[in-house]
Amino acid sequence: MSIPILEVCGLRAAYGRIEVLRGVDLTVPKGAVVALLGPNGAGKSTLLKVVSGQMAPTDGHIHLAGVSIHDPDPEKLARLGLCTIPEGRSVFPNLTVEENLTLVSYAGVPAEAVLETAFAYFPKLLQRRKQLAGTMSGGEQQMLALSRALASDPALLLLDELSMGLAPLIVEELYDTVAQIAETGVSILCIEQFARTALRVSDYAAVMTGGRIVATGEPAEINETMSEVILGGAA
Ligand SMILES: Nc1ncnc2c1ncn2[C@@H]1O[C@H](COP(=O)(O)OP(=O)(O)OP(=O)(O)O)[C@@H](O)[C@H]1O
Repeated sequence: MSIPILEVCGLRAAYGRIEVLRGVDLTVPKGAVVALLGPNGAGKSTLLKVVSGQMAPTDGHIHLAGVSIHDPDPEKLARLGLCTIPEGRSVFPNLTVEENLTLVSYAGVPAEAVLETAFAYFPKLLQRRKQLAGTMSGGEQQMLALSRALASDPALLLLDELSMGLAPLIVEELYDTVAQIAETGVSILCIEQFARTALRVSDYAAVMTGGRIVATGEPAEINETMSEVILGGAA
């Protein structure tokens, strides 16, 4: 079996005295899509913050691509192929689509190649090439955020609520693209309120409550056993 792209063991983290991650164990196999599900306040976003180096853990281990990460530092994590799309719109609103995509030079990838990939996944962005990102719809902004993430040629993408504030149909479209991205070999860990949509494109799911992973399995198993916890009101 190959080394998992991400392995988290006994991870703990706190906001002040309040412990929010209480011994998280989670594995993302290479090339897999893993949906991280669970009720509000379970600690899902906090887990992504710790794994992406935005928040320090108080205990536990993180291995990324087989490398032990003692002190998660965003730059080192990026060099190992980690890319995060945080909750909310992570584009530069006052720059055009093209500027958003070409502002940073990604590991020597020519700007034209970055644009070509983005427009191949999202032809709508080609039509909007010269438009200010902040004037586009929420769905188009998330397309741009995904395209910017792809420009860094990630090994592991962390997606926090891609669907935030979007209509169900747009969410379905975005996740169709997430599935296409995964087919190219990119591993993906996604938090999603639209649990059924996320499960549709996932290889595995993990359910988190109270700062711990309480179930993991293939989508069908999770669907059957954990439906009350995770599918409650969400589509
Ligand atoms: N910056 C913060 N300071 C203090 N407490 C926080 C902070 N961010 C989150 N929390 C608390 O930590 C707990 C876990 O929050 P987190 O956002 O990780 O959960 P979540 O599973 O992602 O839920 P949601 O879907 O509501 O974002 C919650 O009780 C939340 O109130």
